[in-house]
Amino acid sequence: MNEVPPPTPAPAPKFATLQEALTAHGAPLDDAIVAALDKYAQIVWEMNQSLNLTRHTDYDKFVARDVLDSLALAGQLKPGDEILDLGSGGGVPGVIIAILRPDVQVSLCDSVTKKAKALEEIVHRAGLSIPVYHARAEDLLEDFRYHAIVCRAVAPLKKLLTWLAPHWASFDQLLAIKGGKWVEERNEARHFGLLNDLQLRKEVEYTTPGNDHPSVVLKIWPAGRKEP
Ligand SMILES: C[S@@+](CC[C@H](N)C(=O)[O-])C[C@H]1O[C@@H](n2cnc3c(N)ncnc32)[C@H](O)[C@@H]1O
Repeated sequence: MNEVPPPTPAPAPKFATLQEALTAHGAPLDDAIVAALDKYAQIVWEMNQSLNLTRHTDYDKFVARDVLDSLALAGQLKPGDEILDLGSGGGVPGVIIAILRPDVQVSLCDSVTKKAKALEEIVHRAGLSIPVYHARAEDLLEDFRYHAIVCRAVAPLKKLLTWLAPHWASFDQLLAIKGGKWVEERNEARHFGLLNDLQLRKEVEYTTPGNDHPSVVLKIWPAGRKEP
């Protein structure tokens, strides 16, 4: 009878601590912030065993995929800003921004019940005070006003701008994290006239490990208004 080979052990994680991973990625942070981010990551990883919230399972990927994007967005916010994370999923970028920038008031929303419930649990277990709405962002904008809508990996610009078009009175700017295809997305939105009355500027460009193309933070605001 053939012998069954023993299972290959999982490779050891690249970094033993979150601070080590942050430092290796050029983004060391204060110990209190690192502790809060670590708590969030542990909660998401634990909940991920039964829910599909993230595909990362170690500090290296958490920093490379989620923290670097959230830091890029967080750098665009002013003290006191009230922001809505459109389509938070497992809490990126909203929960991470709330930890990085306690001077900013973050709200989260997700249109899918399972995701909104998971977000409520994450926020509760992480000891954070962040409103979570089980709703489409467009519907929330009927009742609430924000300085900025932030979002990552929710929809192409054409879709986002179509959803948000009737609601510009309810927010000052859209700050969207986009990957290498952002120029195509912008051109498509332009082609459909969705940028006719808006200004769009690439505010930040940065590279993340494992991605051939840089990521960007796009800032979009109404053309007739003072730049936020
Ligand atoms: C691919 S996930 C991305 C989650 C997270 N932003 C991230 O980057 O990891 C997109 C999420 O947006 C939610 N979503 C899509 N359209 C939405 C809308 N109009 N309002 C609120 N949530 C929405 C989906 O339910 C899903 O959880």
